[in-house]
Amino acid sequence: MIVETCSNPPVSSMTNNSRQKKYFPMQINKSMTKQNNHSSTNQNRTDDDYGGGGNENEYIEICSKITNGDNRKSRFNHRENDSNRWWFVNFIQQFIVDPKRTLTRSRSATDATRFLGHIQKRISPAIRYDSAFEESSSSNKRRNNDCTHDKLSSFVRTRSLSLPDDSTYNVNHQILSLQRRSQTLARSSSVHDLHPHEVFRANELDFGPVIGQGFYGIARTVTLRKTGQIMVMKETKTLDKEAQKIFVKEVQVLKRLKHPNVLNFMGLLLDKDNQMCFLVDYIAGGTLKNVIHDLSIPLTWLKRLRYAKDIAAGMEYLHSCNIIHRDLNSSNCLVKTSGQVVVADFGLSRINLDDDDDVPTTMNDITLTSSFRREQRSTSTTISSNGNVVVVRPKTRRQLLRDRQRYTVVGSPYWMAPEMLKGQCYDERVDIFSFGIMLCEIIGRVQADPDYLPRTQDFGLNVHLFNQKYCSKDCPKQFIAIAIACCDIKPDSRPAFCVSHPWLEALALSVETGVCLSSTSNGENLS
Ligand SMILES: Nc1ncnc2c1ncn2[C@@H]1O[C@H](COP(=O)(O)OP(=O)(O)OP(=O)(O)O)[C@@H](O)[C@H]1O
Repeated sequence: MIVETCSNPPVSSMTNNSRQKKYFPMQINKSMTKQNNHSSTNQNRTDDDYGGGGNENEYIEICSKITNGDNRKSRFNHRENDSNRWWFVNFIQQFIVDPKRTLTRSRSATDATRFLGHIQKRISPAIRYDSAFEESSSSNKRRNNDCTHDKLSSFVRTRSLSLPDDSTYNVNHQILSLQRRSQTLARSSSVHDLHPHEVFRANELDFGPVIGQGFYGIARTVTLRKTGQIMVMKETKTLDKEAQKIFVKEVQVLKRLKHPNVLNFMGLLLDKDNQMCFLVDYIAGGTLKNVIHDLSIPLTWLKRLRYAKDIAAGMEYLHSCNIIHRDLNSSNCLVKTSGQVVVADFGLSRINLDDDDDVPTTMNDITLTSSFRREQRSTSTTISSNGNVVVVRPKTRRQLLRDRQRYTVVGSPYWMAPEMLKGQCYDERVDIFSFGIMLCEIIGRVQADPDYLPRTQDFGLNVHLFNQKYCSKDCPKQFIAIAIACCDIKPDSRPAFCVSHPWLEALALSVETGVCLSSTSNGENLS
């Protein structure tokens, strides 16, 4: 049984409160909680605005349950053979209770309490369904899975979306199209020279209403009097050190970035208490999560493919700048009224600027470095024995050394990559997994919550159930295949954004024009 085999955390010498403080430093900050409650009543915010919800008492109660070994044991002992709670238990035990690991973001802790809520209240129907299915047809499933996996991996390896079945032509075309892509990207990046970020003064701005709250900050609209431009001002809720650190990190990352699919940083504002606020573009369409789950909004496949393509483009750019987002999810992507999606919320991202041979110091450097890397990637297309095109992404010496380090476990658990959930070393490919979960949300208009989106025991996607329950017949097969490939448990098998972005672009074009892409698009390799 999972509980018995996991080592017990050294919690006995700690009081409940000190334990909670140690593992959830922000969550039980009284002043912050008060502030939350206060603003919650005043501003009609939902639990979701806090990234998970739950009041303080409920939270403390759940925390003490998590950290109380006896309680935990008695709660789980009578269900020793029930494997349905495997990953909740595993997650909570390893990451919430293990002092060697840290969750630097309380939101993760809050989400974890929701995980625990699942255990306490009910066994996930999706997972129950999964295990029933496994019991009744395990051999069938294995056969199906193997079969699907083979077909999918062949799709992952093949970028020949629109070509006749001629490998030489395929390869040339692929190389050409990759080069074209690389040039387009380099061009599109270079047009965005680093504009001077302003430090705004309060008397230049008209302050509008609060439009939302995250765990650490408040977002409100402001209008620049001079031009009438509407922006969003993000301010910290408290003077808490951790909140400030997250804010500084977000500014550090944002100010380096300039891409049509990444939230645009406008500048800084120091308020009268010298508390830092920063200004970003106002994105009027709201979060992608709201759009996906508001079933009154019709979403064509073309629209959904464009959402996916936009996120992939933003993430490709981010990874080319050596930034791991680490909290990519549908709440952190915003939809413009034009339908374009931008990736936002970089408070938890990780910038790797430690390679002194190619440290980008200005936007132009970033542009050069990233286009250089794209060139590198584009020229490293090789052919596998079966004639498929394999895109190999070479890494610099420093990148290789730096990659797959044991970074902190941060983010939102539903979107978190298995390697991060398991506390293993990880790299930028954790973002690809999160993207995969988002693609599932987009395809099935399903919540990432494992109560709805079926998952497997090893934290992956339950491909069979996902297909069965959430993929309608009219969904382009390649769209599903890309989602599944991104959710692969093995990071090596996930397509990099520089690969999935052109795939999605081609698919969107195909759906828009009605021109069939290739034999793959006819489903020959997939069904
Ligand atoms: N640039 C923006 N344009 C329009 N709305 C925004 C913008 N930035 C934030 N919002 C709205 O404000 C809400 C709160 O944003 P904020 O970035 O503070 O927190 P979050 O991303 O929801 O949560 P967390 O920071 O905990 O991940 C968002 O959910 C979104 O609805």
